[in-house]
Amino acid sequence: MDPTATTAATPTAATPGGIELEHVGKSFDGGNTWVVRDLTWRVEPGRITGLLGPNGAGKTTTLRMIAGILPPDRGTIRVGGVDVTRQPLDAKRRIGLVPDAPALYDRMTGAEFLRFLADVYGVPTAHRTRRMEELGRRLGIGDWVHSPIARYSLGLRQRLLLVGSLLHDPPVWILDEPIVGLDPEAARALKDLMVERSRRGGTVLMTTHLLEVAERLCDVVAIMHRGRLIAEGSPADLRRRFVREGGEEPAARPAAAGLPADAGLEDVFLLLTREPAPGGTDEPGPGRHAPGGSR
Ligand SMILES: Nc1ncnc2c1ncn2[C@@H]1O[C@H](COP(=O)(O)OP(=O)(O)OP(=O)(O)O)[C@@H](O)[C@H]1O
Repeated sequence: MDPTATTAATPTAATPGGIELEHVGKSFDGGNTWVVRDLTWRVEPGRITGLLGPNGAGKTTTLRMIAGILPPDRGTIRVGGVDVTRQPLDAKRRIGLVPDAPALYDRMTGAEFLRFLADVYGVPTAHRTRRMEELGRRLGIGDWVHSPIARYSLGLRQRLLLVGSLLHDPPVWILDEPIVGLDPEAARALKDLMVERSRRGGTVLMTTHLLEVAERLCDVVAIMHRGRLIAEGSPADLRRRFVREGGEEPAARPAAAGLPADAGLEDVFLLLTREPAPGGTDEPGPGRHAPGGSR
């Protein structure tokens, strides 16, 4: 069996809240190079999933396609069983998105921005006020909510986006580098929210370059390299596959030098992404791509 293959189930039945990608491909130059290549992947509800990868691996492109911001050139994406291309509004309602480079309306106050989002998502007035207060308190926005966004610091903008992304209580929460810019207290509040939502059965999908955070926080991590998923599993699983335990070669990679016993996710990540991505062609290959399947 392929050592880096995922144990994730073949995406078939629609999973409430889950995300399914089948043979998804994206090219920005008319098909000469593929930024995301034949990606078949299932993100399960009830877990925090971390999508990791070097700069330019295709993580943000993948999240944007899932969120319906960017159309895939190939393949299908379903969110909670709803096809993102065919039923874009239905799919978007299920998603709370925290983008990496957001455009905020600087002249609005935080409260105006949040009310605007609540309108877009059709959150009832009484409900929105309670959610704004509760989430604002947890993420420490305080009285800033009444100030124009132009005066916000980077971290405060990020807190506002986090609150806005959860106003409609979406089953799927997608976060692109959400911790960047947050101070330790806000970062902790964010992590607590992620854990709570996943324990309640929500789907939480985040990208991060903070591998120590991913190792502690994520139930599952998927490593993307040059548009493909090359490994997926719990951080402990990945360590077990690649770390030399008790003098044994790691079962997963007999040909590779086993990592030392104290190696962590960062070492596994660097080992895997140092090498060329499998199937180094610019054409997306036929058939289902199991992460790491062509290694
Ligand atoms: N709109 C676009 N037009 C052309 N190329 C793009 C566009 N968006 C992304 N790319 C290219 O696609 C590749 C993947 O980019 P993407 O932003 O998905 O990577 P990433 O894994 O999120 O990287 P990072 O960790 O740096 O954020 C990069 O080579 C990038 O330059």
